[in-house]
Amino acid sequence: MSKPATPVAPPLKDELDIVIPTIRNLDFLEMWRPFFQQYHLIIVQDGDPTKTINVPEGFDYELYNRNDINRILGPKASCISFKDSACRCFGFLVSKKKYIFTIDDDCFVAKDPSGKEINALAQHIQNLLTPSTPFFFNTLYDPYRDGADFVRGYPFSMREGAPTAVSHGLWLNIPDYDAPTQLVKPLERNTRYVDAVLTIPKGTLFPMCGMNLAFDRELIGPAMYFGLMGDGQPIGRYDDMWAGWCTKVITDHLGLGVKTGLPYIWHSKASNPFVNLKKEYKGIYWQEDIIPFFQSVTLPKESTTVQKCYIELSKMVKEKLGPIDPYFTKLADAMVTWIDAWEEINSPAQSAPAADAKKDGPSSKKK
Ligand SMILES: O=c1ccn([C@@H]2O[C@H](COP(=O)(O)OP(=O)(O)O[C@H]3O[C@@H](CO)[C@H](O)[C@H]3O)[C@@H](O)[C@H]2O)c(=O)[nH]1
Ligand SMILES: [Mn+2]
Repeated sequence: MSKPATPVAPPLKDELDIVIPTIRNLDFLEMWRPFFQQYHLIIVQDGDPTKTINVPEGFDYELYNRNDINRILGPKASCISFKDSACRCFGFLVSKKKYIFTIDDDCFVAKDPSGKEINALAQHIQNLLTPSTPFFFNTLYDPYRDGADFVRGYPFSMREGAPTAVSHGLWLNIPDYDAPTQLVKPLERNTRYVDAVLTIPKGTLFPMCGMNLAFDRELIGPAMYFGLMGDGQPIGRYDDMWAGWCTKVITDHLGLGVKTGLPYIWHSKASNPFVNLKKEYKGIYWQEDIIPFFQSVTLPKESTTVQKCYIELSKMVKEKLGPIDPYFTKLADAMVTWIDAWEEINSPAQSAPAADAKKDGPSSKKK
């Protein structure tokens, strides 16, 4: 069985959008300019829509604030979080590209051990364009990488691998720790550069962080709903986790792969652990029930699309997690609203109201 050669990843500049949630000016883009300038940016401005967000010159972008979200989605805007980075999923909704890369505005270009600047976007593209190995673990890590291969005993019938849906990157400097860990280890910095990309095995969940993440929007986009957080919600900093758990059970069901590891970014800002604790604390004990729920999920074989899987999942969330707290009933409903919004914005015969609203486009853009 011939193994696909490791392609030199093409830039995909017309097939990928970069989605940035922000409450700040986007000066961080200056450091990314060599890697990002040829790509279209979708900036989701959170918080006060009257605030002006400065985007450095020379970038091609569209910027949406809360007024735009409300105008475009109408009542369905209720599923998009406000005053939380979860708002980024609006960018996933309105993009028209096959691939998405999302990054936080306090994430900068990191250097590998040789001192070379890491083109995180190119590595994500490489991860997404090469297969995953969710069904049988390759002990020499990514077999599709130059200088590596499948090891002895790896079934040849499985060496084609599976399509890769998600590429989960990591962080040097400030690691993505929860608040209790941040409080106990305030000075800990991640200095360990591990030169590896791993497929997360089928049947295994993982804590997906949204700050350095890429995915194939056509393969898994509708599952990338960053759950209801922020203003008016009892929980925060679990938006990306929720999306990751929903995504993983669906990629497992559909035979798709999720990778984690390279690329690294340099995470520069430690958010306030006390503020984070207030956001996270319910999640810290709720997740002791949430994880067994996701581990028990079996999706019907008739669920052959991400949308169908997601709707089935929302029913299970309402039934199994609803008794824990009314929040999960609200979240299950928001999951359905998200899919309705996805269909409205992305279906070929876009409904009139959405088409009109979209026609007005974002608050600001630069071509
Ligand atoms: O209300 C808000 C707050 C922030 N943003 C934007 O979202 C990202 C992340 O903001 P920040 O870096 O301040 O948050 P972190 O504590 O580092 O957490 C992020 O990292 C992950 C969890 O560890 C997850 O991605 C985030 O929770 C920035 O771009 C802010 O500008 C916002 O849109 N709304
Ligand atoms: Mn941050």
